[in-house]
Amino acid sequence: MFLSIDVGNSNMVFGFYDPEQDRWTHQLRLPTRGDMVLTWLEKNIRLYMLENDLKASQVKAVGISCVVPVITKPLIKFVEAFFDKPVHLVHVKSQSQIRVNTKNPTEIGTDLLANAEAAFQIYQGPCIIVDFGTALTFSVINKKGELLGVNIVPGLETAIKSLFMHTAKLPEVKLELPSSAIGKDTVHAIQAGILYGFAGLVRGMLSSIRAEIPLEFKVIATGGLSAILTQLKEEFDVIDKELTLNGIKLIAEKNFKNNKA
Ligand SMILES: Nc1ncnc2c1ncn2[C@@H]1O[C@H](COP(=O)(O)OP(=O)(O)O)[C@@H](O)[C@H]1O
Ligand SMILES: CC(C)(COP(=O)(O)O)[C@@H](O)C(=O)NCCC(=O)O
Ligand SMILES: [K+]
Repeated sequence: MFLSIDVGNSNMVFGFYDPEQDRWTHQLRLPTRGDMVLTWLEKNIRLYMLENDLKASQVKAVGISCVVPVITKPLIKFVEAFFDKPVHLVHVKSQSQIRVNTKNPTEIGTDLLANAEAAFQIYQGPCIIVDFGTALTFSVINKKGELLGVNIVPGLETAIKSLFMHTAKLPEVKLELPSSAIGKDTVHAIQAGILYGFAGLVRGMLSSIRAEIPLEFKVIATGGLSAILTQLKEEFDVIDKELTLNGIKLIAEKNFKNNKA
């Protein structure tokens, strides 16, 4: 089995890939905490593996993407001790099919690198990846596999939390699509604003990107909230929630192979 670990700002996902079944058979999702205690992590992983009849010895290699720097080192240390297998941390210098063509390539989130690698290898050709995580990001890749740039917007939950935190009277609402765009009470007003508003934002961003670069882009949506905006179905060629896990695996495997040779 291959283990991909995707540490985002809201969740850490531990994806177990079985090469015989050619799929991610198990995914453990834990909340991301900057003050994470390693004994807590170990307890959760042990329990999950026990419940799912997974053994540490079945994991042959590990790939990690982490966009929360305080977690990176302790996580690698833990994974190395727990699995005792090769570990690759995705970084901008990892060998991959993607070339980052931006001003400061080292700034780029490694989850976005992983997304780009998976999208380019699996779906091929020019693509735009829309990742609905804590942040909502758009990554633009041309047909040569150059990552031309990224847009970053607050994610849907982040926008809802931000309204709640920065106002006296607005409640924290559930992410549910109301039946009409015009809000009839405060909760409805926020839900309509976020869900109809973000659908417009995504359409607008895609159209601005296409206006700047008129390529036949495939649009790939990913991230925890990628299926929430049901109005956007037509805009996406595919919703692939495993894109980041796949990208981490593809990059890690390429780097293990080339380092052995
Ligand atoms: N399987 C899921 N079902 C419903 N909501 C989810 C799921 N996974 C994540 N979410 C929600 O989607 C948001 C973004 O999550 P995620 O894509 O994991 O973000 P990040 O990568 O930034 O940690 C979070 O608010 C999270 O609670
Ligand atoms: C843009 C992100 C915050 C997205 O993280 P996520 O929503 O997956 O938690 C992350 O990729 C990041 O910290 N990037 C660094 C800045 C950049 O990519 O340019
Ligand atoms: K992510």
